[in-house]
Amino acid sequence: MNQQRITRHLSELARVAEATATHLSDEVAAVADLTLRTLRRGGTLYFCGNGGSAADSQHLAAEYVVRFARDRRALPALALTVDTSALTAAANDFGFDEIFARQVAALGRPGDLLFLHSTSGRSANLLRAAEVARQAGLKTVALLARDGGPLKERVDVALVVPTEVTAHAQEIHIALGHAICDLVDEAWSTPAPDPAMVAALESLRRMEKAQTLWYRALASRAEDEDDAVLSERFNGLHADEQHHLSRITARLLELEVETAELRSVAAPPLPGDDWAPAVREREQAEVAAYEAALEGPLDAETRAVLVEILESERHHLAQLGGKWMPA
Ligand SMILES: O=C(CO)[C@@H](O)[C@H](O)[C@H](O)[C@H](O)COP(=O)(O)O
Ligand SMILES: [Zn+2]
Repeated sequence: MNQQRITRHLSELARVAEATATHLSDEVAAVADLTLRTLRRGGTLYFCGNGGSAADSQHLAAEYVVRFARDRRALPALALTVDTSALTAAANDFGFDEIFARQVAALGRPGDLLFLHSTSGRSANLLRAAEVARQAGLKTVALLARDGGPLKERVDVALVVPTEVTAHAQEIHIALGHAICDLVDEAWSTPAPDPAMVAALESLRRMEKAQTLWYRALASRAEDEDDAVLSERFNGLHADEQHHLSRITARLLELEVETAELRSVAAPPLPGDDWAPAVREREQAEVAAYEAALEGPLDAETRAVLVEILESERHHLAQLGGKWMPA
């Protein structure tokens, strides 16, 4: 009899776990991604919940601060369920609904991430915490169940576990918390790219951005002057430089590096009608910049990208024309 109840509990948990894997894996991966991006940018993870979910909050924060399955650097995470002085003062002075919201207001910074665990999605203190987090510029993720409750609508991402049973919701929440930790750990065990390489790539991006603006301005000037041949030539160069910029940007994104804003890069001054020496000079500078970058520390894939771009830049220099990029 007893065994039957136990088996039924576990079988039902397995069924909920299967359904969660089927329906929520993509969202969970997206949350792991968001968690990783938050940490890489220097953000902090916060966790909150009531009862069993308070325990989940502490449990998961500890995985980040200490470790999950592998050694890696200490990561900033805090459960908002642990400071009895803050919790009792907030409850006593402002009301129980404020116990997490007050701490979010005190500690949360834009770019931080708040996890809210709730089996009902109806706990007033979590609804308030989500509201204050949003006002303070934090991202919010809720781990929920049933219909998700009103909390579902008040967070950036809601992971709604398909079960009506509180215990199973909590059991799956902790499993999802572990799965997210595991993905973060794995990403963290691949070494961060060399900062010197990242700086070199960012400097090449700025140079390419200036080139794209310059050639676009030259192409439109040629169009204004009804010189179709010349405008085609500058458009070809513009297309190549744009492609170079995209490839370097894509490489940085592959390396999970936040790329720098290029809005401040201005178009260099345009040459007079005798444009060829100016184009040659700038292309020469590009060739030299890529050659210098290839002398620096690069991983093999980044090197391969820069070698291809350098080849295209050498064509630009020799031909003063574009469309030399391998597809
Ligand atoms: O652990 C359990 C039930 O398994 C309880 O302590 C449970 O967490 C508490 O009733 C919470 O207050 C429920 O809050 P919520 O999940 O509805 O937000
Ligand atoms: Zn070029």
